[in-house]
Amino acid sequence: MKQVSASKAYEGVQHVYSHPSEACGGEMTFALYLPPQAEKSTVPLLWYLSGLTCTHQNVMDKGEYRRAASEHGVAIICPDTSPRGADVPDEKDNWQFGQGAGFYLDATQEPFSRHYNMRRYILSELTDLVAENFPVDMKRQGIFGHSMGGHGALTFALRNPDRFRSVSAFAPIVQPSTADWSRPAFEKYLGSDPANWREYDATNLIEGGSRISEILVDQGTADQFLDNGLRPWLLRDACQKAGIDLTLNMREGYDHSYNFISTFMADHIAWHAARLAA
Ligand SMILES: N[C@@H](CCC(=O)N[C@@H](CSC=O)C(=O)NCC(=O)O)C(=O)O
Repeated sequence: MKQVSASKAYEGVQHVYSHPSEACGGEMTFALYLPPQAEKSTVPLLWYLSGLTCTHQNVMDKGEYRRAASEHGVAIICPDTSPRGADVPDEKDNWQFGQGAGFYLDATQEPFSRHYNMRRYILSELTDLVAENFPVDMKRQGIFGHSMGGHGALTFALRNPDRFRSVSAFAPIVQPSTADWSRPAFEKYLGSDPANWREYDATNLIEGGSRISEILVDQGTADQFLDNGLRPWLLRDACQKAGIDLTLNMREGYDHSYNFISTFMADHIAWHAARLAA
């Protein structure tokens, strides 16, 4: 593992590291903010999964998470959204597929399966690396994310309820198997049988019996992707039927951008921190 940068912020340190990844078949980069409390003891670990077109850097630059992370004593890790490199299959003119669009799944189809294994990368490889090298308490993990990253956070939490104590999302893709911008990617990564997509679809998982106790979602009403890509009402209906306590905040006039995310970032971190307290 190589340190790319380290910079003091709110008495903690914003780190960026890179490391070779077996799951992604190349070098990967992640950001990790350690709050000042991490100098004296282990701290809870909150995963932030970013959306389409992002690297680890977008939320670092625009998410405004460090003040709240420092106040609450929570470490925040921000992985990249896909494998990277010249040898990684890509569609350069398609922002909804390939590099920057890993959809937090393990691809089964050639030529993508060699590199596009973001689920295994995050849940196993990066998890082990972070647990071994940093003062984080792996018994106190939460997860959140935006859009494609909200999809990742919801599906990871639904499939691993013993691992993630808390889950929230900003404008998540709640049913990627039927949404305009994810269905074509699922077909390319996972093949044409929709039965193989269900484990990567939050509403399908809930309908299939996966359970977590509660979810927090914030969604802007002026989000340009609301009706075709996001459709939070599908998650609301699934949670109602399943008895999952969903708090869905429809935020008047907010769009899909980091201006929306940064506005509600501190609320989400406080929400997680309350659930990750010792
Ligand atoms: N390039 C696209 C817009 C892409 C976009 O809005 N990406 C979002 C995530 S969308 C769902 O996963 C994002 O987070 N972008 C990064 C940022 O820094 O804003 C277009 O041109 O429409």
